[in-house]
Amino acid sequence: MGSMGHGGMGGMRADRPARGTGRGVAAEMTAARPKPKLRKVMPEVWKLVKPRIGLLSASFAIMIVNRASGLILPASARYLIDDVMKAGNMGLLPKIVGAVALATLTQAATSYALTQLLSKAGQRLITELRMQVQAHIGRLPVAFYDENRTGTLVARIMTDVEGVRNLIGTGVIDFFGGVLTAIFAFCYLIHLSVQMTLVTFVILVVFALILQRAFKVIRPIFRERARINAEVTGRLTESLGGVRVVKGYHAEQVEADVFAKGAERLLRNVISSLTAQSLMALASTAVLGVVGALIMYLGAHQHAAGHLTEGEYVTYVMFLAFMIAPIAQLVSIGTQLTEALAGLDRTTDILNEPMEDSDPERSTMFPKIVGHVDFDNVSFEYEPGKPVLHNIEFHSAPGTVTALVGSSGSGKSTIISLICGFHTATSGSVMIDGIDLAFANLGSFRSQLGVVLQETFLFDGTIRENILFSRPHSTEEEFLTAAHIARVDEFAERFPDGYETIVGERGVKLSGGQRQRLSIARAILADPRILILDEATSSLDSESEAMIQNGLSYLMEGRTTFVIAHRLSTIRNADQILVVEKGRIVERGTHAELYALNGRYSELYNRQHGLEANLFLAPGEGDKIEEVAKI
Ligand SMILES: Nc1ncnc2c1ncn2[C@@H]1O[C@H](COP(=O)(O)OP(=O)(O)OP(=O)(O)O)[C@@H](O)[C@H]1O
Repeated sequence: MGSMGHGGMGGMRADRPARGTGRGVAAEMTAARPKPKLRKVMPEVWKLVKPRIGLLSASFAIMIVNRASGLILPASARYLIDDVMKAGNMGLLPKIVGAVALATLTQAATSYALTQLLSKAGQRLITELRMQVQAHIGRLPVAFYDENRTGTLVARIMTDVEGVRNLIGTGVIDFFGGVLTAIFAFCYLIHLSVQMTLVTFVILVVFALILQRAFKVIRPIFRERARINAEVTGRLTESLGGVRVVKGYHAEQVEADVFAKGAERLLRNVISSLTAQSLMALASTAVLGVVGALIMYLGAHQHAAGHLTEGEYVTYVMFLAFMIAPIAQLVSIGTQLTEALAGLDRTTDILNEPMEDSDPERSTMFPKIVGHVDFDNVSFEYEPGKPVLHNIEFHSAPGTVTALVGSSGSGKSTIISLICGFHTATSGSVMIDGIDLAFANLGSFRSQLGVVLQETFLFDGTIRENILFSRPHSTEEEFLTAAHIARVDEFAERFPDGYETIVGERGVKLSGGQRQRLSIARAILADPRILILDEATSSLDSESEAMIQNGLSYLMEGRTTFVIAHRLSTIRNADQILVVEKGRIVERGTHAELYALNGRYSELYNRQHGLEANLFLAPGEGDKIEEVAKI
């Protein structure tokens, strides 16, 4: 139905693939990815680490103190048992107790310092990166949005970035800390008993190899889980957002079935990983049991042979735990780090997507626009080989109204997209005041462009915020004037909170006419030089209609306006009407000229005239109304 109403301009045809930037990333982003290539990610990691090198070095030093002080307690057990308890050297006791107490306090203090330093730095990093990724995504071309689902992009900004914390935060320090403790402990174990250590070591190495294999199985399951999750969440968001359509078609059951399938896929995924995880837990317990039993056996023999004192045995067992724990931890930290690298890899891909204005060719800045718009033999294709517009030629003079009419899918929205610079002509050029839009800085152009769509895009915020959105720094007077001209004041001032009334999901629901008045106020405030209007295909009652017309007439005054027109009044008053069919302009002129031609335009016009008082609908849409009328 509506030409550009589906989810605002950015979301125009989000369901269809588009030409241009973003294609490669889109395909890759949804697929489960292989391990990130270290060579590619490392420079990115370095970029994150470099500004924090001081902090990381300090944390590293603190971590060494922390781990070393953790070893004092098990090391002193040997002296407590052998020298104090057995040999009765009570003079040593205060020293041991003092050393243990001091070491434990040091350990506590350094742990606290580490968390304070690193966790906070990690969180700060996430915030910075999130802001960076969001700002970047916001500046990517519309074609990128055509190719990527909103849910996936949200995941890129919120979830992927979260994982990166592990690279800077405690993850990496824990990793090195674990390695260090294990090496420390291993040396001490060798020092106590070479035989026992070698036996345990062989068992542990074999176990680690098995674990590594198990992780190879589990990791893809985890990756797949993230993918399923994004898909299910994406669909869920869409079906909740489109609840009116779902209910209108009584499709609740269809949606429930789609969701059930997704939820079950998720369940199967979780169950398969749970099986693997519990098998791993079983194996670890079994291995620990075997190692424990072996150590007892060997320890008793060595004690009997006079190679090992009781104290040394106890210390040995404690140190063994100190070696095994970090190894087990390493495995999980390793997974976290891999995930973090994969996340960073995806984040980097997005940050490498060229922004709309980053092309060095887009250097021409627009001065104040006068309002000449020319299509110079413009052809356009979204997908290579499938042309949508053919040799479009027209000129719109400053301050005039150009109405686009034609049947559904004929290319009206595409022409508008080209005027907005959302897409670039495949051949020919779109000129604004003689500047080719393909070489222009889009920021300088769009700051002078205004759009009023039939599906008004309202944020979850106050009426004031929604109007000021186009020019946040306007004065109160400018704001009130715009609200008055668009006749927003008439309804806004009736709410107890006036312009501070929250509209949208959390607040007051506005009628279709009120929403349109709000978006007209927004456009008036923006004071654009070029204006795009997408007229509603549904008729409003005559009172709302009149109010909107007043605001629109003011808004169109003196600006070059393009209307995807549905109101007969707009079409009759337009300076030029372009009749678009199958991507070509088949007729052009004023209403009187075109009507006299007795061609396509008059056919469309006559067909609708008797049907609806002031609506000019595409043939398909008109048919629907006729059918309804018959019922
Ligand atoms: N992002 C896209 N990717 C691929 N093809 C597209 C895309 N957007 C539109 N098209 C195709 O381009 C053609 C013109 O579409 P366009 O939206 O410009 O028509 P329209 O005249 O505005 O139609 P309507 O009045 O129904 O909104 C259609 O055949 C459509 O399928």
